[in-house]
Amino acid sequence: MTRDSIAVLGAGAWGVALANVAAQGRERVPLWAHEPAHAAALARDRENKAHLPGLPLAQAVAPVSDLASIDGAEIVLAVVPAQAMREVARAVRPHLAEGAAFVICAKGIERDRRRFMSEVVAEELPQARPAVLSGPSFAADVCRGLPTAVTLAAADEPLAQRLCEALSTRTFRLYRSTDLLGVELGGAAKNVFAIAAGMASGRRLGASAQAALIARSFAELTRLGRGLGARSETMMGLSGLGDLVLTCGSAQSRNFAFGEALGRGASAKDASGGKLTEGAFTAHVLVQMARAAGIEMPIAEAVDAILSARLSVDAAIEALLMRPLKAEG
Ligand SMILES: NC(=O)C1=CN([C@@H]2O[C@H](COP(=O)(O)OP(=O)(O)OC[C@H]3O[C@@H](n4cnc5c(N)ncnc54)[C@H](OP(=O)(O)O)[C@@H]3O)[C@@H](O)[C@H]2O)C=CC1
Ligand SMILES: O=C(CO)COP(=O)(O)O
Repeated sequence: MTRDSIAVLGAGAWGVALANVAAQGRERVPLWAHEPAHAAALARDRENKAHLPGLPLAQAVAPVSDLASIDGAEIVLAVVPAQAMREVARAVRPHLAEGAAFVICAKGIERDRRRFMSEVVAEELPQARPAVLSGPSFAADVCRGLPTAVTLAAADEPLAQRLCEALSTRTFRLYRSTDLLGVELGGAAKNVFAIAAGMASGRRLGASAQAALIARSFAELTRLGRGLGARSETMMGLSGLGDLVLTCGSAQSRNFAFGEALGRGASAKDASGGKLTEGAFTAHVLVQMARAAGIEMPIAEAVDAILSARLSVDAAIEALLMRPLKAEG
């Protein structure tokens, strides 16, 4: 049986990890980098020294910088930062085959136009069949072949099944879903909550506070999910609770580490250490979406207020603790 051809857009940590997954059982997987110099360095070094040092590219991965290299791919994995998704999708339009699967692997919400990634793709790539891959998965773990399970959602269930079959390996296990919105919402929101969890850690609030923060973040996620029409099973699954627990509980997460640095007193400008922290871009738009839907998200609101310098970390903690007592839910 011939396997679906796969191309990967975005050659950062997650793009490399997914290209390595796709390379299993395939002869060639184009990995597109937007900077020709970056593609050349990847081809020379056979690793991404900046984002995933020490973890080599699989032999079948072919770094490229021209989008024509993805012509004819049956499955395209879009692994660029969320705020770059529209620009990349627009550039890809002349190269994407009619009916090709376009799998969104970024975790974020478009800040300027307040759009989910699937909406961006629907607007820019009408010929694509959109899907979302999301769940608890650090790129380095996947590259090392450690066991990982994520969710793959497409509105069309047979497509979701086909994509799960095309991408699953012995150690990278995909579960299918048709709840596209629920899956992308979990991936985008957990980054914001991970910043809050990191701040609590940086302020040394203790393990009990960490657990409370995760549970209350999950309550916010499920409230918003319900309000926007996502399924509760999705919120309970890998892309919801699973990724929330991973990202809020590990300094390996860039979002958590960013929050931790803020909690220790670093400025928002310095805290990321130059790394991509999607939650910092998503916090404000997430809060705007929640407000528009009449849904309370005090933890996400606190992160947004801190990032926009309207509140200090200590004042935010105080405000969260002093909220009126209420029934759990
Ligand atoms: N790392 C992980 O473990 C996981 C990441 N994700 C998600 O995947 C997405 C990508 O993250 P990740 O790969 O880790 O991030 P990295 O910072 O490792 O890489 C981002 C890549 O995108 C490139 N890039 C930046 N701007 C553009 C642009 N305008 N057009 C095209 N490419 C661009 C960067 O190139 P350059 O360096 O040249 O600027 C870089 O190669 C994020 O949404 C993240 O949340 C999801 C699951 C796991
Ligand atoms: O999405 C991730 C794990 O599932 C990676 O998280 P960070 O972007 O916070 O590193």
